[in-house]
Amino acid sequence: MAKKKTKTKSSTSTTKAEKTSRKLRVKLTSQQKLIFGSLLMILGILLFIAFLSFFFTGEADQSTLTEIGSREVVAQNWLNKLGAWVSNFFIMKGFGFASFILAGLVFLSGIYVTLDINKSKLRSHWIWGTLAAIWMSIFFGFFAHKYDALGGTIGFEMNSFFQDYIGIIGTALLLFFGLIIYAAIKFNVTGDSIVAFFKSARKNINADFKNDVYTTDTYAPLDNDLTAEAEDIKAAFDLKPAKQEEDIVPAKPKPEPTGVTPTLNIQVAEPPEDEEELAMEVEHVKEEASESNNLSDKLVADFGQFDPTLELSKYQFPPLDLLKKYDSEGITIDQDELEENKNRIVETLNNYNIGISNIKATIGPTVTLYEIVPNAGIRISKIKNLEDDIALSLAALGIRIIAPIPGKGTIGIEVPNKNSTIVSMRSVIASQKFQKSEMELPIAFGKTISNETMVVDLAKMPHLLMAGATGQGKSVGLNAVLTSLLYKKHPAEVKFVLVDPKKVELTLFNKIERHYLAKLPDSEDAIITDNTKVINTLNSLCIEMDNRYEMLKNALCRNIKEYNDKFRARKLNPEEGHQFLPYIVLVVDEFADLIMTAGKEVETPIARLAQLARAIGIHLIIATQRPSVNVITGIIKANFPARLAFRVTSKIDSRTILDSSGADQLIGRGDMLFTQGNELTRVQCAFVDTPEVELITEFIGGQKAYPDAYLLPEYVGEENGTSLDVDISDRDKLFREAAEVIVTAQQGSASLLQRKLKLGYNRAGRLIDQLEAAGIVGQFEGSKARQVLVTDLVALDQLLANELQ
Ligand SMILES: Nc1ncnc2c1ncn2[C@@H]1O[C@H](COP(=O)(O)OP(=O)(O)OP(=O)(O)O)[C@@H](O)[C@H]1O
Repeated sequence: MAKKKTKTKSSTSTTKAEKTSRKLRVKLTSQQKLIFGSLLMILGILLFIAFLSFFFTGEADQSTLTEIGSREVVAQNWLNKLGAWVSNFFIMKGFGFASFILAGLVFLSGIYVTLDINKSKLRSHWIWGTLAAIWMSIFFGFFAHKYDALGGTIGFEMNSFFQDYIGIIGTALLLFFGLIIYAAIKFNVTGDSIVAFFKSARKNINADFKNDVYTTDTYAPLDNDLTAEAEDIKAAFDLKPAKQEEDIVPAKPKPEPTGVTPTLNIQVAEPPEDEEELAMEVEHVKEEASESNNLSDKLVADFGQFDPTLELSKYQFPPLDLLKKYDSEGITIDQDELEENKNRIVETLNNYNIGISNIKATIGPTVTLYEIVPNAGIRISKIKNLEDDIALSLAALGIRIIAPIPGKGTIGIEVPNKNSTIVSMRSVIASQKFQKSEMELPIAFGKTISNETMVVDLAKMPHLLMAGATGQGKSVGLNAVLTSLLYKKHPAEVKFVLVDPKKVELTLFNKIERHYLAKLPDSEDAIITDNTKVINTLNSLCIEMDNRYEMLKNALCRNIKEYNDKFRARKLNPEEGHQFLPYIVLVVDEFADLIMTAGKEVETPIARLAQLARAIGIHLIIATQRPSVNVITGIIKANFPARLAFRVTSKIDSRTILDSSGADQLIGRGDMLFTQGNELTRVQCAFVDTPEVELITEFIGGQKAYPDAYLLPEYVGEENGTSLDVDISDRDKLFREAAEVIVTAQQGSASLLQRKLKLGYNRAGRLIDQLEAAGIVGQFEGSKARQVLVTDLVALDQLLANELQ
């Protein structure tokens, strides 16, 4: 590769060489150049012979060195006394084996002078040659204790110098590094060029194989034509034997065996090969492009993408072992039961003159699905009407007929198993489907009838409505949802707002308050059990939603994912109020109770959130025992396409929640129907027991946490809003904190207060007015931030202390 490069450079610098030679011509005549040049060449050869001889005769000549002046003394060196002395000088006292490089350089100089070739290139050969000699002598110095002639005195001394300071390994690595520098600078070796080299080598081999097809006769005239030109090139540029030129030739003309003159073939073929090998050309282009890139790319290049999990970088996700394994897991097939049910189904249908051409069973954890294909000409509605009769003949609760099964062309009859198996949370969390899911908010609900783990994305739902009569598995379902998220999402990525009017269902999650929960700034507990606080929290979430929309608007993003991706790519400036936005999942248990006590005050913010919050990452999960129409109003229903129904007591309830019957025929204990707006799927909810949740929350709670729960913006209800009066006693209770924030940041803006103190816009605006009245910030200045009139916190303390006097 290096050789080729030298050649290309030579050809491109022909004009330069001509100019130089013209300059030289002034000083030396052609004869003088020949004489001087050949002298150098001979000198080079003599040095080579002397050096070579030294390795055979050097030892014997050691004694003669002291008497070198005496004519009688005969040295063994092939160049006698002078040879012995010179070789001893260069090899023993100099560079050792690497002295051959010097001989080569002297010889090369002779050629350059004789042929009048570019002097600057010769200079570069000398510099690189000398460096190579030094490197080699240090390298050979390693073996000095055995063959001291290999490294010479220079190699030995430098080696022991390095070894004294950095040891053998250090010296070896230093040498290796030297080799890399040498290769990188001298031969322009880069990672890409190494790859390109191997590629082109492979190509050449392939080409050679193909060229075997061409007979040598075909190229005989070509070779002849070339000989003269190859000789010229060789003479003018370097020492490459003509044979090498010829070696390249047969490989190249292959694509155009006719039509183009052979000479052209070589010249056309050569440059692309060089270009391919010099892959750094491409790299230059890349570098130029990166220079023109913007600040965010530079930041990403320097620091990598923003990592929201960095603050709790040591956070460990709960291990699977915290979840219980159940003995009754795994589906057992009871052949008798299957056969019995099949016979009864066939019999019952036969009683009503419904013939079956085919029947197939799929055994699920709690229910077995019998798929039947009725004989031609049978009305589907006829089978559907026999639901109760089949239930009667099978003597089983919870029979559901799906006629037809969407997309299958069969009729399904779901019959509960006599012995249902528990679907453990462990099995669904451990499933590949969940573990490998790339969803934003993955939830592993349980297992479908075909025993597949059901994993859905809450972010896509985008809200979930859960209903079910008491004791049918709602709380377990909520725990399964929360557990799924805890197993998959880092505390920086998701926050929960938990509303639990029953006060006991979600208390366990208190332990993860500072990791995963969000709360109002002034509230003690993160889990909301008080109905009046729920109103504040929901309104606060509405403020958070508005704030987030404002941030998304400023960032020109359409949803939280785009926004966070942009923030990760450092395209959004935190100084301008941008921050990584975690998803917020609002879980409301016993929604009916809430509606009964707070009515419209709760319904309005819930409806607002349900309508608008999907894009900014706030998702609602609402659970209720009574899915009556006054609880789940039309506006709420319309915004909750994803519904989950546990067993309910009446068909009407089932219709309220699912818009169809079916939930009343479930068998309870986590048996549920799920819909995302289209067909219903029967799922056995994963079972996660209270002790398991306790272990998980303890595990998470025991780890390093954020200083506080995620603070939601403060919502001040109408009745307790702060007055605009600037009287000291009427000041907002966050006045002092706000003043400190403003003075520390030296930036008088309401949005700063909004961000730092998690306030709504109105309250932050009022605080700014009060700060202006207190003389802490200056007047409103349009789009510019207000001037801060207090220089530091000490001055602020003084100012506020003076006010009180
Ligand atoms: N997925 C399930 N697998 C097995 N058993 C379950 C499952 N879900 C619930 N159960 C059983 O049903 C019982 C009641 O469940 P859960 O407490 O979730 O009911 P609920 O609907 O929340 O009742 P309530 O509304 O009164 O709080 C559980 O103690 C458990 O024994």
